[in-house]
Amino acid sequence: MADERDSRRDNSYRDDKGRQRPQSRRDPRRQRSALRPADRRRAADPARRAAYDVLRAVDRGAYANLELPRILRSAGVHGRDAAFATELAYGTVRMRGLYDPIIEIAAGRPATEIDPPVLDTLRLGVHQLLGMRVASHAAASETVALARSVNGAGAAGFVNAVLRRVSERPRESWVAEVTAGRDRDEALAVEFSHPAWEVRALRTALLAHGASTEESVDGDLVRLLAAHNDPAAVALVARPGLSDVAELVEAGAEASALSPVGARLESGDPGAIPAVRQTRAAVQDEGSQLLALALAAAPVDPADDASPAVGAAGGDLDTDGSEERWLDLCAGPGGKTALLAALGAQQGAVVFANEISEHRADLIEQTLRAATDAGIEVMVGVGDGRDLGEEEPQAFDRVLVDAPCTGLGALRRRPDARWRRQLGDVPDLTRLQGELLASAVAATRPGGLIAYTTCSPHAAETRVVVDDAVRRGDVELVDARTYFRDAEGRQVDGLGDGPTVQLWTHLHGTDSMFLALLRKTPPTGPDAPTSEDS
Ligand SMILES: C[S@@+](CC[C@H](N)C(=O)[O-])C[C@H]1O[C@@H](n2cnc3c(N)ncnc32)[C@H](O)[C@@H]1O
Repeated sequence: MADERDSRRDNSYRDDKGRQRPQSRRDPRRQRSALRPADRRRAADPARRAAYDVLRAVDRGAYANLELPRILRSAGVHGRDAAFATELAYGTVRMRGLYDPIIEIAAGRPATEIDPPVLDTLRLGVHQLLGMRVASHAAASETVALARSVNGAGAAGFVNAVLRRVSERPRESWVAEVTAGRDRDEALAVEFSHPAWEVRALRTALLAHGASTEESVDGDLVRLLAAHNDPAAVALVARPGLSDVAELVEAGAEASALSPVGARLESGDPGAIPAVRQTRAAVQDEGSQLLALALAAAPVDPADDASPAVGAAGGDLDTDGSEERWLDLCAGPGGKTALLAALGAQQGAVVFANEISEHRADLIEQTLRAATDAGIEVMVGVGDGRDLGEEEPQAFDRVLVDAPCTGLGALRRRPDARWRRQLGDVPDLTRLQGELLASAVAATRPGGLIAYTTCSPHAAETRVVVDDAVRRGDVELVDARTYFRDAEGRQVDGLGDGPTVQLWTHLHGTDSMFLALLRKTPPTGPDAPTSEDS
């Protein structure tokens, strides 16, 4: 039967309510709405609107994990709706590196030529279609309703047309199309939604740390990238002497198999746990827990008169000389300081925390509230850690350098983290890391230990920085693997070739943290003290 619209002689047609509409409205090149009129008028659902607001804020430079709770609160979105908004917002931010090329094909124009607020709406729609278990018609109609309320009626038609095209094919078919013709790492970058330089750096890191061979690296890299897209359970630490794992289990968490002081919370708000609210426990990656435990557990050589850890400091940093002195050189916001303070209190050590940012130093004080209330004293100072070695030479028995880094090992935690760093950031960071480590070495007494750590496995930020420090002299590497003990007291598996340790998100379920343990060697040469001097 011929389409009756073809036989109309005038330049108009009637819509389904019988109203006259101009011909241009039914141009066959235009996509007809997949929606019933009732759907077209529907107001935006508050959870989707909240997710949209998060995306807009992230585009303006905000952090998704800080914006989301604020937006949910002010929109009054709770419970299952809040969980939906979280999955939608975080998943979309994470996966936009895959979604944008798909949108470009479906829209027939580059993403840069789409108005950014409309692009964000499209990304949300594509995530519902290809990344969540939302029925296609609901994903499309709800996203078009959102577009109408936030982007305007014209944009809503465009969003409807693009989403219709996206919904016509399954995810695998889109992935095959948008990765075709790209080199291996660029294809992985698109499929797993990472900047390509990060994929290349992670490939090099897997090889550099001995986690992969040339044969296994492709598969390992895929597992690592996929793990970054898999939201993590919340990891909790029970600060020793202030809380314990049993208290966290009682509150609904599951004891960690990896960290003797850790637990995992699969669902629920960690802030609702009294021990967390009171800072006796906290949210902390199990990798961070393990490396603080390792620094506390590794033996230092006994201090002798020729290598005291006291005397040089003076002022605020004086202790009575009977306790070990531990320094956290880059401490803000204090997660590791708090664990070290709790461990130090049990081992007769006093902890000093240094941080360059005043705001982050204030956060350290907040993190330490329960420790302070329990009488554990931590001295917090604000200053450039690069100066401390000169100001406090040989003043400490153990020094932690938790260096500012690209954060390439913590991409799973923060959905926007992968998009924040640039390849060009690496040289400045590695210079700073080298200077901080040199300062830490100067601040450590002979026989004392330095823990150099990053939440990045990038070879330039880890192996290269440490190799340079060893080459400069005054330190030797200790096999850090010995001190990585799981909840059963066994050495943790898969730590690499040693003597440094590299944890991996896809192997350990932690951030991909790096640790080098370095022992300060006694001075040698003509000025070195001899036994006759004492
Ligand atoms: C990786 S974060 C430390 C995280 C902390 N250890 C924790 O567990 O909560 C690195 C910190 O180093 C600080 N920082 C950056 N440059 C610094 C410098 N030159 N001296 C001291 N701290 C610095 C940053 O402000 C940031 O707080």
